[in-house]
Formats: sequence, C-alpha cells, structure tokens
Amino acid sequence: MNVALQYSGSQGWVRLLSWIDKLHAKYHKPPIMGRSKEKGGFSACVTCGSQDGLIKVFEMLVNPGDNVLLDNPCYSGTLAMVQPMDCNLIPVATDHFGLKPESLLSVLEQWKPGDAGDNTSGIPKVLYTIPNCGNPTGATQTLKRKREIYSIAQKYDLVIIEDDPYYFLQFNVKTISHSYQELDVDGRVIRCDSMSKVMSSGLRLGWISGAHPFIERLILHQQASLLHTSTFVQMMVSGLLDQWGMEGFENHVRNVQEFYKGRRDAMLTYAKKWLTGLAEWSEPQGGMFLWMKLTGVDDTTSLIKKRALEKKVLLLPGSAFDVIRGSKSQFCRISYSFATNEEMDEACRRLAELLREERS
Ligand SMILES: Cc1ncc(COP(=O)(O)O)c(CNc2cc3ccccc3n(O)c2=O)c1O
Repeated sequence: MNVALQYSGSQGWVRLLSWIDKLHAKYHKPPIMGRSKEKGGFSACVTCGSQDGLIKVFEMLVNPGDNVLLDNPCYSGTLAMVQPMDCNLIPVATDHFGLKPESLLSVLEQWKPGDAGDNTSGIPKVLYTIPNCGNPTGATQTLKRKREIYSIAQKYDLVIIEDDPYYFLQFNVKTISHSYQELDVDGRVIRCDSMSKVMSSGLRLGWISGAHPFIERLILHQQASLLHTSTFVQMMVSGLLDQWGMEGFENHVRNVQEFYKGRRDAMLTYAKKWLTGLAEWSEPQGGMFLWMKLTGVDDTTSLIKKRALEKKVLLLPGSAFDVIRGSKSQFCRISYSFATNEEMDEACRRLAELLREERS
C-alpha cells in the first residue's frame, strides 16, 4: 500500500506496461514491436481511460485550422474534444461495415499525395476511426477494408488514430477482427485501448500505444497534465492480471463476450417484436449499441430529446454523432448494456407507440 498510495512514473506502472506488451504481442503482433525505440519501435503509455489518451493524441497532432478526417457518424465523446480545437472536421462516410475506402479517397482527391510534406497545402494529417464494433453504429470494418484504408493512409501519409475500446466485445469469437496496429509497418497508427468495457469503466484505465516518438511526446504531455494514472488502480489491475494469467484473461473476455452477445440478442428480439415496419437496423457485430433508423421521421432530435423522454425512453438522437453540427438524422442510438429484458421489451413498446402517434 505504501507504494500504491505514492506518485509513480508518467508512462505507467511497470507491471501493467509489461502486461500491455504481452497483450499486444498476442492480439496485434505489431510489426514495429521488434524495432528499437530509436527506430520507432512499439511503446505504450497508461492513461486515465482511453478518453484521456484520445484528447492528448489530438492535442499532440492537431493545430487550429487543420483538416481532420473522422468516421461519420462519430463517437460523440470524440466530437466533444475536437470541436473546440478550432480545426476543420471532415466527415468520411461509413456503412454497416464501417469506414468506406472510396469515401476516404474521394475526400482526399482534392489534394496530391506529395502535398503531405507541405504544411500550407491544408492536406489532412489525421484519420480518426473506430475499427471494431463502432460507437454508435456497432459496425466492424472488414480486414479487406482495413488494408485498403491503410494503403490510402500510406499514399497520403496520414496518421491513423485507432480508437478500439470494444475490441474485446466482438461477438464472433472465431473471427475476432484485426486492428490497424497489426497492419502498421510504417508506425503511423496510434491505438487507444481501454479496460472500461472488458473490466470496469470506473477504474478509469486505458492506454495509448504506437511508435515510440509519438508515445514519448504523450508521456511528456502526461507529465504536464495528469502526472500519471492512479498508481493504486494500475497495481490492482496488474495484480488481477497476474492472478488470472493470460488464460484466465481469455476466459474472462469470453464471459464478457457471451454476456454482451446475450444483451444484443435480447435487444434484437424486442426490436423485431415491436418496431418491424416502423424502423430499420443492422445486427451489431459487437459492442453495446444498436443504430436504428426511424423511418418516416426526417430528424429524430426533438422526438428523442423530448417526446421519448416524456415516455421515459432514454436514447440518443443520431444528430449527436454527426461530424457536421446541426445535421438532421433519421437515426438514434440504443444502448443495450444495462437494460433488463423487461425494460428493453417495454422501451421498444413505448417507442413503437410514439412512432405510431407521430404518424397519425
Ligand atoms: C469509441 C469510444 N472511445 C472512447 C470511449 C471512452 O472510454 P474510456 O475513457 O476508456 O472509458 C468510449 C466510451 N463511450 C461512452 C462512454 C460513456 C460514459 C458515460 C455516459 C455515456 C457514455 N457513452 O454514451 C459512451 O458512448 C467510446 O465509446
């Protein structure tokens, strides 16, 4: 306890950092892992949740006036951090399989690849994407798409911020999807991981990993901002991982996957029971969210923020996830992680009742 209650190093607790190395070696096999730190080898920094790491990455890479590429729709927490940065947010279209490479290319075609070295060209430097079990859409990018997107990033010299807190919440355990870090031969991927979805969100434990020159800067940033993530929490988590071992961790992940798959299946059952003909949706491949299109409604914002709330149905309007502020959206995000079956059943019934009232 006298160590856990003391200051510790900004990069993170040594036992936890060694666990992070082991987890990445097992799940992502980063091509840069074998290189020396000086040659851009793999490094990691423990952060106070991945949200804390994400904002530090954006603050490191983005200057006012920069063009920044993001998945659209985009996690609202990321929009909350980049909107005040006075940069130009460029939406890149997604579909049920996530970011569309052709959309990324069509955005970038206004520049030449050679512009990447010219700061006055305005060419984007950064692409932010959620590769697996996206928030809010639940979409997982196929490996083929990830490869195409990575080669576009190579052509235009983009840094890819891979925000992947739901990596361990993929339901099809036999084909757990790949990460951009796994493809990253250039050291251009900065990856954000989190213990929030696989262990506990209240721990506020995440980490950023990637090529050492990026991580070194983030550690300096950490020294000036947070000093370090809670020593106590880091020791507790690394102690638990020591006790579990890799096999125990994998068993725990399988239990978590099974739990959320059950929640997803229940959600789909009640959506189908009450909302068929009133709404459309795709089956989430992982994560905690169902992205639902309310047909016959051209913008869900007031319906969700006012009418649904009056019926005590708590959802988020699709407009909250749109890179372009003030956009209309026919979608809403349903979170199925907390609700009981009975609550899901009743919520879908109330939403259906509301949609019928809207149509009458
Ligand atoms: C894609 C993506 N990246 C990063 C994070 C942050 O994770 P962390 O800091 O490691 O815990 C998240 C967490 N997402 C949410 C959190 C949340 C917390 C309270 C209330 C609502 C919340 N809603 O709605 C969310 O989506 C995420 O989805």
